[in-house]
Formats: sequence, C-alpha cells, structure tokens
Amino acid sequence: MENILVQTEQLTKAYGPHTVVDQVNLTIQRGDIYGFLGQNGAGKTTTLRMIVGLVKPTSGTVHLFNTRNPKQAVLERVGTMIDMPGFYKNLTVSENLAIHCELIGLKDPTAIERCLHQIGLWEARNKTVRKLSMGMRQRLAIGRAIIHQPELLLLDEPTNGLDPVGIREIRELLLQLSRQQQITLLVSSHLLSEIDQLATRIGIIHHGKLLQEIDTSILRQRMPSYLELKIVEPSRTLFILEQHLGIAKYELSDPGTIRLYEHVEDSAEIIRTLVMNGVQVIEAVRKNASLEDYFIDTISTREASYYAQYLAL
Ligand SMILES: Nc1ncnc2c1ncn2[C@@H]1O[C@H](COP(=O)(O)OP(=O)(O)OP(=O)(O)O)[C@@H](O)[C@H]1O
Repeated sequence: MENILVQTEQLTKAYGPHTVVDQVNLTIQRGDIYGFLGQNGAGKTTTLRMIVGLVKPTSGTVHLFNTRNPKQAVLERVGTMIDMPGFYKNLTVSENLAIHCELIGLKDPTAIERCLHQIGLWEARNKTVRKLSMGMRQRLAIGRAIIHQPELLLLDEPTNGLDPVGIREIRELLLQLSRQQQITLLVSSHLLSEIDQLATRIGIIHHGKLLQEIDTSILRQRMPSYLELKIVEPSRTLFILEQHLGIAKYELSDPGTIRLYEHVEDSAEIIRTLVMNGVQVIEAVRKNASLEDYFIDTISTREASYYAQYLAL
C-alpha cells in the first residue's frame, strides 16, 4: 500500500447526460512514469483534475498516498501542470519562480537555485519570460510544479505545441526527474512516440473508459514481431503467400506494404518463394509492433483485435 501513490476506484465524471470519465480504476505506483494515453477528448484532463481535487467526481473515489487528508497531500507532495500556466512575461525566470514560492508559502532559500539547475534554466535565470522559447517556458512551468520537491508530478500534455528539439528536452528533463529526484510521474499525452520513449507503464483511455493498463516492459516482451514486405504487385504476392506458403495472418497496410504475422522466423524462405514466383520484393524488414500499433488496435473494435487476441487481454 505504501508504494501505491494514486488509486482511483470507479472514478466517474458526467456533465449532464455525457459521461466523460467512466468508472476508471487506475493505479500509480512509486517510481512509475505512467503514460496516460488517449485521443483528444478521451477524458485525460478531467481524470487528472479529479485526482488532485480540481473537479469533483460524480461518483467513485480517489486515494492519494493512502492518506486521510488528500488536500494536504496535494499541496505538499504533488506537483501539477494541468492547465497551460500563465507567467508574468515582463519579469525574469527567477522572479516568476520567486512569486510562485511566495504564493505557495515556500520559505526554503535554496529552492529557486536548485530548481533552476534542475530544469536547465540557470543560465537563463535573468531573462524575461517574454524572451524565452516555448520549450524554455514549458521547462519553467515544470520548474514551478517541482520547486517544492513533490513525490508525484502530474503533467497534462507537457510537449503540446513544442518543436522536436523542445519535445526531446522535455523528455530528457522528465527522465532526469524520475531517475535523479525519484519523482513519480503521471504524464498524459496523445503523442504515442513520446510516451513510447518515456513511460514505464501505460494506461489507455478511450471515450472515458480505461481500456488497458500495462507495464511497457511486459508489453514489449509480448508484442508480436512481423515481417514487413514492400512489393509491387500486392494481389499476386498475397496469392503466393496464401497458396504456396499457407500464410493467412497478414495485413495490407498500404497498396505496396504487407505485414506478415506468421512464420516470421522463416523470412528467408518466404522471400525466396516470392522471388522464385516472380514477385519483385523491394524491401523485407523484420520489426516489432510499436506502441502505436498497440494503441490503435486497443481502441479499435476489441473483438476484431489481433493484438488483444494475441495478448489474451
Ligand atoms: N466543464 C466541462 N463541461 C462540459 N464538458 C466538459 C467539461 N470539461 C470537459 N468536458 C468534456 O469532456 C470530454 C473530455 O475532456 P478532457 O479535457 O478530459 O479530454 P482530454 O482527453 O484531456 O482531451 P484534450 O487533450 O482534448 O484536452 C470532452 O468531450 C470535453 O468536451
């Protein structure tokens, strides 16, 4: 129980007739980098808001740090960046942090300097916010959320609106906060590649329902590999695959790309048979299914889901 920082039970939010978060049971353990994945409007922000008490659930409960005083726990042990934060744009980075410390009653004289180093803005401490790049502003926002050294950090779409360099900087900062400061992270995102490179555990929310919660290490072990063929004549290729090789599990992802999920280890034999039958194979690569494949499969019709069957979910 000590290691469970957040646990929701049947957490539900309805606005009028619309249930936007629907009986969500989510668990975050100490040390997790929990990637909370969902498309726009899936219910991520509403769930985060309910966890920290900004929105009252219609039903269900949130347990935070297993404490009887969740409000105090939120103030002292949780950092949040849920709504796009405003800054005093004509004041410097340090001044903005100082104002924030005043507001939250943080008296620690070393807090600002420590925080500036953590977020990589020490050199930029005397710049006005107006002059910062989007990525630097986002780091400052994260700085505000961690200045009181929380154990748990909740970030809603922290890489929204950033360019690839900014995205990488935020990812590195979050990994560093997790590894060096031992902060547990809950990061919502619709950017799958981002979560893929960051999370130790993922939860997939779709139309308000938590469809899946799984450790990424387990997911990676279980993800099927496939052979991706780039070919010129798909119908002829499929005919040969089926008739000559007895392969039935495949996916035609675009007219010139076929993914084979069976007999992947026999790739040399497959290519040889295709070539001997006059198929022009432009490329053949063995790959592991990605988080994106898994996500799309999870939110699509579950009954027809190849991966769900494969993983016995
Ligand atoms: N205060 C509100 N009143 C009515 N509907 C709301 C309110 N807040 C959120 N919603 C609706 O709830 C649904 C879920 O919104 P939420 O912001 O939680 O989704 P999200 O997954 O965070 O998506 P996004 O990334 O677009 O913010 C949306 O359809 C949204 O319009």
